[in-house]
Amino acid sequence: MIKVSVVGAQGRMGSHVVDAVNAAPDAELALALDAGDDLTAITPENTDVVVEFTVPSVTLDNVLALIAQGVDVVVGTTGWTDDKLDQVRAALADAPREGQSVFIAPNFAISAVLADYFARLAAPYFESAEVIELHHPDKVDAPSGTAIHTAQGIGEARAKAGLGAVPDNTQTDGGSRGQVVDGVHVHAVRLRGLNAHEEVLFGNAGEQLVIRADSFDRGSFMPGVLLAARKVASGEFPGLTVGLDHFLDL
Ligand SMILES: NC(=O)C1=CN([C@@H]2O[C@H](COP(=O)(O)OP(=O)(O)OC[C@H]3O[C@@H](n4cnc5c(N)ncnc54)[C@H](O)[C@@H]3O)[C@@H](O)[C@H]2O)C=CC1
Ligand SMILES: O=C(O)C1=N[C@H](C(=O)O)C[C@H](O)C1
Repeated sequence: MIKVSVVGAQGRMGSHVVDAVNAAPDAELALALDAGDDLTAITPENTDVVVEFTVPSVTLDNVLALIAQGVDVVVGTTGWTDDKLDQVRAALADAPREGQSVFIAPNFAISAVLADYFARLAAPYFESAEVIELHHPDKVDAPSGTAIHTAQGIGEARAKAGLGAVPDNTQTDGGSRGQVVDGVHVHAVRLRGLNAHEEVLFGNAGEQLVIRADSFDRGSFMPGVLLAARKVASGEFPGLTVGLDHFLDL
């Protein structure tokens, strides 16, 4: 049995993770902690893997504390930058236990992971590319971590293919053209009734490709969370791994 502790356990995602762990045949819930609880209660004796779904402003500190306590961590919280990822790598290099793992996923839903993957494949073949993400209005960050990751992948694939800047003759912009991530415009919609959705638009003269992923329910993230917990607990992924695609045979 994999002993799983959940940090952010009272949140929208954390509470689903608690239910998913309780329902999994090969996992058992160790501790369920939220804001104000003492993270040092989590130890290698009571926990194999911590699943962390909190808020972007606290996740780095939580992950660094958990690494220092000798446990592996699966992180779904957004807000990760290259600098923060480097801090995690440095902490893992000094970790108390040999082969410790941290796994961070911008998105655990298979539809979103594949959309991100397909966007990277399509990117070299189109002159224009834009990302639109659409979410529930309780989300605190914009654009979504997934949209940033998708835009970064498109930007990298375009650069590798020798493509220049996307065509755009906008002369005035009050913000309507979105946030530019690695040369790709990213737009965020917040609408009651939505959960988590992403659309990637690619254009050439006379043609368009649209890649869209819709997560209608938070249950859609749970198979990915459990897969990540199992992979991390296997001990086969020491160090920092970013993205569920690393655990899929793509
Ligand atoms: N990777 C993925 O597939 C997904 C990622 N997310 C991300 O997960 C994060 C959480 O999303 P939601 O659950 O919707 O947010 P939420 O606001 O419902 O839950 C966050 C929880 O963290 C708790 N918290 C805040 N500070 C804490 C601390 N210092 N220690 C422990 N707990 C603390 C809050 O009290 C709350 O219960 C967001 O960054 C969101 O973008 C959300 C859905 C899927
Ligand atoms: O806050 C959410 O809900 C989600 N957050 C993640 C993100 O920012 O990409 C993943 C998913 O889109 C749901």
